[in-house]
Amino acid sequence: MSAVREAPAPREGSAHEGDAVPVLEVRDLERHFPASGGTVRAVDGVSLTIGRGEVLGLVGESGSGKSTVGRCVVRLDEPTGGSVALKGTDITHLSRRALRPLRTDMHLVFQDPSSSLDPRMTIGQIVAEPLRLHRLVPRSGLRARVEELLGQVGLRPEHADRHPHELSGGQRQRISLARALSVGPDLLIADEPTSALDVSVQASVLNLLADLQRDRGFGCLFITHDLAAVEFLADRIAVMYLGRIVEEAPTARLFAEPLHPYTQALLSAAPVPDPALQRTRERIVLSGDLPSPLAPPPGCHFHTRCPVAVDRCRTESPALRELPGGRRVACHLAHPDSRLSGEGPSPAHSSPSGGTSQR
Ligand SMILES: Nc1ncnc2c1ncn2[C@@H]1O[C@H](COP(=O)(O)OP(=O)(O)OP(=O)(O)O)[C@@H](O)[C@H]1O
Repeated sequence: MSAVREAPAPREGSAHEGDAVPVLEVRDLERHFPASGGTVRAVDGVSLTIGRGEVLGLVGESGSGKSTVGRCVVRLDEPTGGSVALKGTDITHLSRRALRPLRTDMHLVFQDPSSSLDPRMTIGQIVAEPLRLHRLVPRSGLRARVEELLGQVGLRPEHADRHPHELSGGQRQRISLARALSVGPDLLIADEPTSALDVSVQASVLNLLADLQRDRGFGCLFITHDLAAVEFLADRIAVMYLGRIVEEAPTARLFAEPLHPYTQALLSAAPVPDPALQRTRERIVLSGDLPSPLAPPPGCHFHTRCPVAVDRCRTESPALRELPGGRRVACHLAHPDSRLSGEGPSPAHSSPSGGTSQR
């Protein structure tokens, strides 16, 4: 997608500003799936924090474990290790019944709105459902509240009488957002909320999400492949590779100075709006596919595709190190303010056999 709005001003109350309890705190999260050939380590020790009113972008290749993190956070999937705390309450092992009152505090918006909207219900019923379930509005006030919510997502009152199939993809995603807003969540998990939409409507839905997030001040875990979208929306970005976070940094910092070779490759593939700048950009093309989470490479998971890997990377798993400026990186060789220094070829001159090539 193209840039759609000026970058939002830093939000008040974001984490690292001394705000009290984070809206989300995930510690050492694991989701391992038993499989015939062993164990799929879909999420393998992920820790992340989201402050009130803060947007954390979660990026990485398909299959890196992003959606599984989101599903574990809202307990649509059961973590096999670690913990999830919502506003300071550990919800990792809460029963369904004990979780119910907390369902107004967090909400998940899916990639494909069609799969989450019951085709037999009217839009009015769909938007009213959480209001009814959580008894947030008296029955007599439901219709007015639904129309108000529809207005807030750019739809008209008469949309309440239609069914999901009568709406466009963009309108259906607006309905998902209206449903999410209805409960006034402190945390929204948005899993690829625009990727199933036509490119022409992606920007408007993303703008809407950004405006709502800023007005309502909810924390947001924004899961996406779209680097332009995450740059636009997120305060901080965490990069996942094969079930682990390999780098995390404030958004501008990550784009200006990615430290992990995987982040560097990911960003080098993102289109730049300025064609002149685009021509000067070196594209780092990673060879090979993401290895299977059933048999992740030993040592650093990324070493099989890394252009600068050294022997140590093949045997020793790098810890996610804290760096100044709110950054974290899991690479033996990455240091802020200095180039990567491995034995391998530099990214600019490496060949496909060395793990990367340039275009
Ligand atoms: N229920 C499951 N059983 C077994 N393996 C699973 C299950 N759910 C996910 N996985 C595996 O876990 C890994 C991570 O999947 P996940 O969907 O979280 O990745 P992702 O980064 O969100 O990918 P995408 O961007 O394509 O949605 C994949 O290898 C996937 O095949």
